[in-house]
Amino acid sequence: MLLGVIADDFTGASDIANTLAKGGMSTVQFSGIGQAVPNCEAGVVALKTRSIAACDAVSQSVAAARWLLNQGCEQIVFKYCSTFDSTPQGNIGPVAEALLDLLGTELAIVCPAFPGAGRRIFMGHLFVGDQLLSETGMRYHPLTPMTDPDIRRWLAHQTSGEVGAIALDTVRAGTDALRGAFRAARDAGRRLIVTDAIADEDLLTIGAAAADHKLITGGSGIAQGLPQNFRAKGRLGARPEIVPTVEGPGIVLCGSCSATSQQQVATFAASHPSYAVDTNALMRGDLPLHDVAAWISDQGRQTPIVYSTAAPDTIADTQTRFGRDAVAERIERFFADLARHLADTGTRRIVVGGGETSGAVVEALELSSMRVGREIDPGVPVLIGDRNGPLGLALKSGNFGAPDFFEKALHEVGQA
Ligand SMILES: Nc1ncnc2c1ncn2[C@@H]1O[C@H](COP(=O)(O)OP(=O)(O)OP(=O)(O)O)[C@@H](O)[C@H]1O
Ligand SMILES: O=C(O)[C@@H](O)C(=O)CO
Repeated sequence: MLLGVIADDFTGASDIANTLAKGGMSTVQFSGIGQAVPNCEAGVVALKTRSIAACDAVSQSVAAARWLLNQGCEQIVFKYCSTFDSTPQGNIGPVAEALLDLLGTELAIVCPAFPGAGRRIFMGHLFVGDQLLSETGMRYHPLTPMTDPDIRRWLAHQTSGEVGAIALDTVRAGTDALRGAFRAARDAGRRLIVTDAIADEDLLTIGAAAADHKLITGGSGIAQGLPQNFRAKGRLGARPEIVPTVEGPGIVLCGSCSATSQQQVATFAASHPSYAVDTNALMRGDLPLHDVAAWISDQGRQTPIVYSTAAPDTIADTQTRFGRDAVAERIERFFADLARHLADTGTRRIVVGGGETSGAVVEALELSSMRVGREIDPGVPVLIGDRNGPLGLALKSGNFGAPDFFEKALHEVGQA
């Protein structure tokens, strides 16, 4: 293993695994600290740390970094969301600082940019499409409302040291100028450097300039330039994995309620059997899993979707009645139990919508590692795990994917 990634959620892990695989590295996604596998140049450890207390996120992330270093990794990437999901008391700063200490290095880039998904950083401010982050729906996020688009200021709330910044014109001045700017920031005692990037070319320049950085932090975009650093040194050469074909029944499970997921659910449900989970019945204990499993089995050869996706007022109503965390935990457990039951009774292709939902499903399936196949839509690859034989998955971040994503994903997973 040459490059190790610590990702703060499961869909984010498959997002950056996709970038590295596309860059030509033989890539494996691990669910937490895994067991080493052969033929792996980039190892991505998926954690479920995005919304937990900083001290817990630090200890899990440091343990993951230690494991990756033991596998031989020469560079560590800390992957968080391209919308910098965190609170002022959040854990991105503390985890980044703890990793700097562990790696005995002085400086790390902070760059959540992912231009392919519309996330760009200019003058330290994060944009989604043509809007500042704080003017998008992210300001209403239930756990991590992003009310300030200035990443320098947001990060400063989370760190003890002074946050540095490198503007786009320095990035555009080229690799040598950027290296000089990193040195100057380091000499000024700044450890975390918010670095502008608005296009893939910027991320390639940053990747080249950071070839010898032991720690890099960012979204999946920051990984675009990294495989080339290893290739240039003649370090890449793992033989392409022979990925088994995945054949058999499929299912779509969606626990994401984002606007993008709502549209994707509606598109898929227009031509497939669909089952809307009655979350109030689930909370009351009136929705036995075997009823849902029996309904799925009644659909015969058609591929159904089971979803809890709902509009904000419906969600708010259920949360008021039963409590936000209790509802989230119960729905995640429902999808996790259903996925395990289906995988043990013949289902071979599972497409999941939502990061938390994906984490719960993958953990329930006990897939300690998954090979990364080709890209379905930006940021979402095919994953192949093993449970009773090859199992094909796609884990979709709430905001990712085209309206026909679910149909496309079932097809691509089957073509693995
Ligand atoms: N109808 C519902 N009412 C209340 N909570 C729900 C409902 N449906 C799903 N949830 C919960 O909302 C959360 C959705 O989070 P998840 O991470 O899966 O999706 P997302 O936030 O859209 O995706 P991402 O994190 O990738 O952006 C889960 O904890 C899920 O259990
Ligand atoms: O960076 C992103 O936007 C995604 O990989 C993600 O982490 C969403 O949960």
